[in-house]
Amino acid sequence: MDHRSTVQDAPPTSLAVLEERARARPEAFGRTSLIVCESLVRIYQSEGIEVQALQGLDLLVEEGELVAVVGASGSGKSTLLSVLSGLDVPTAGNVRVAEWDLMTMTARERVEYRRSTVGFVWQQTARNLVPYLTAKENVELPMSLAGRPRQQRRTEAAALLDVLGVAYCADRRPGQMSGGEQQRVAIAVGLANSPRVLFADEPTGELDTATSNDVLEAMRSVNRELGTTVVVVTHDPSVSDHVQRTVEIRDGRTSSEVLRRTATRDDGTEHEVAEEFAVLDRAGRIQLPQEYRETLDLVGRVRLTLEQSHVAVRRGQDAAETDDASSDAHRTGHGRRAR
Ligand SMILES: Nc1ncnc2c1ncn2[C@@H]1O[C@H](COP(=O)(O)OP(=O)(O)OP(=O)(O)O)[C@@H](O)[C@H]1O
Repeated sequence: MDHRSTVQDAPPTSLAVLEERARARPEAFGRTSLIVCESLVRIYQSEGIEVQALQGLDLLVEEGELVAVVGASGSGKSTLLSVLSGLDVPTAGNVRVAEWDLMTMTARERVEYRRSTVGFVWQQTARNLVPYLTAKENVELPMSLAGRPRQQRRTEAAALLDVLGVAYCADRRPGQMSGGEQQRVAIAVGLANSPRVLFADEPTGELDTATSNDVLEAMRSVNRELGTTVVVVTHDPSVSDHVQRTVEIRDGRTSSEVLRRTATRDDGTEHEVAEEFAVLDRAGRIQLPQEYRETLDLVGRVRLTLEQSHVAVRRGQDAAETDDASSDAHRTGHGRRAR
């Protein structure tokens, strides 16, 4: 279809044109997602110095997903989790969890959100469990705060401890349990009031590798058996072995994702495949991995060219490459310096 003639022929304000434009408008970002972070910015002021902990972060999580958020120390993981758990408000952007708009919530709504919609597991076991209560009393505590009847509390606390594989710890206090057992009981506490999302901040940070694996597998079974959406924040890259999707944050933005799926070989046997993707944000930006930049000495201005099936990024400085890039640009009709 000749686009120019359509535009010229149509009366600019006709109802038909407006209706067509409205139909063609893309759906709102993350309209059907359970968690939506759009261009999130969080700036801290510390002793007169500004720290940009989140720098325009975009993230969507669908209902029922099990997602790990990884990143180096200082990349902004804990800041993101503080925002999502309703403890902190971003400087700019949009953030929604289920029907809650976390930018505009009142203090009272914040309390209700934290009680009804989200559960937490923190790195420090002391923050998760009351030391003088048994495992089952710890799980029942948030249920009684929510005003649930005694018998129901008992039955559901026992069922949760069972799903987490720590039913045998029901009558033990935290001091009588191992670190891994305490974290699994902490997951049960986080799930006590059937939240839509369970957030875990470095839940395996104080555990050895074998125990960490048990705790991550416990999160996986919670996700599978109870259908709870789970977001685990960690600096441990091995977490991606346990989840379908790992999002990496770099410099306060989502930079790459690893997706795992089960593939079938020609002989019919199944195997796990992990694929890494760079994330293109809403403004069209991607982060080039540091090793790519270093290997090709990409600094400052670079050349972007649109090829038949991909976009190429080259050094902008060399005359030879400049010639190459211009001929590519002529071939495809595009070619520009990246800003
Ligand atoms: N309350 C605060 N005041 C000032 N700066 C802060 C504050 N909280 C975090 N920051 C800074 O924001 C940046 C991101 O911190 P954040 O704790 O979110 O990173 P992280 O990825 O969770 O790191 P870690 O893995 O070490 O916990 C860091 O530079 C940090 O120093």
